[in-house]
Amino acid sequence: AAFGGRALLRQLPLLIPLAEAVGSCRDCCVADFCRCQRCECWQILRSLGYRTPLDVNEALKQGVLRAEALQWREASLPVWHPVADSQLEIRPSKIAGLGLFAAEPLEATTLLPPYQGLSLLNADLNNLDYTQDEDNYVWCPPDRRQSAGPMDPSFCVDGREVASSDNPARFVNGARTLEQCKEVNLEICELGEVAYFRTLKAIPVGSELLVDYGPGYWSDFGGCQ
Ligand SMILES: C[S@@+](CC[C@H](N)C(=O)[O-])C[C@H]1O[C@@H](n2cnc3c(N)ncnc32)[C@H](O)[C@@H]1O
Repeated sequence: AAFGGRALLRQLPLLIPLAEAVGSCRDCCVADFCRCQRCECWQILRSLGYRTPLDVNEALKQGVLRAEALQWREASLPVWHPVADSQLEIRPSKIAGLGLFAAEPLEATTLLPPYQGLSLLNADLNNLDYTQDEDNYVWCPPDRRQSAGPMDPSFCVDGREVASSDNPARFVNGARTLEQCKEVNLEICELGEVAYFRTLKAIPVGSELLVDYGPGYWSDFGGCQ
C-alpha cells in the first residue's frame, strides 16, 4: 500500500467544503487550496497571478523531486505558512521507528516541506511490489481528470531513500488505530501534484506529528474516516 497512491492512495478529503459545493473552483482555491479536492488550484492560482511553487513536472530533476527545486518557500498564496526548519525535529517515536516532532510550537495551518522522493510512473507501480503496508513510502495524488469515480494515481513519489532531514514529511507516522486517530494533527494538502503536510491545529512543542494515511494504506486498518 502507498499513502495516497494505488494502495496508499492518498488521503482523501474529509469534507467537501461549502465553497466548492456551491461556488466555483476559483473561489475555493483563493479561500484555501487545501480544501478544494477536485479543483486544479495550482493552475487557477497561477493564472490569477499568485506566486505558486513550481509543479511536479517543472521541479523534477533526474527523476527526483526535491523541495528546493519547487521554490515552495518563495511562494505567496492564501493560507501559505511555511514552517521554519528549526520548528521540526526527527527523532525516535513511540509509535514506529523515527517520527517527526514539533521542536517549537506550531500554529494551525503551518505548512511542512513537500514530500520528496523518486518519481514513479504508473508503469513502475505496476512492476514493483508496492502492496505491502510496512515500510511503504510512496505518495500518490489522485487523478483529477477523473472528476467522478475512483481516483487513480497520476504521479507518485517514493520517499524511502530521500531520508535526510530536509525531507521531514517522509518521517511522519500515520494513525493505525482509532486511538491514534484521536492524535492526528496533520492533513495532506496537494498542490501541483505535490503533497504538503499541514497542521490541523496549534501543536505544542514536543508533540509527534501524525497524519491519517487514508483508507488504502494499511491492510489491517481502514483509516480514520
Ligand atoms: C512514511 S514512513 C514513517 C517513518 C518511519 N517511522 C521511519 O522510521 O522511517 C511509514 C512507515 O512507518 C511505519 N509506521 C508509520 N505509522 C505507524 C503506526 N501507526 N504503526 C506502526 N507502524 C507505523 C510503517 O512501517 C510505515 O510503512
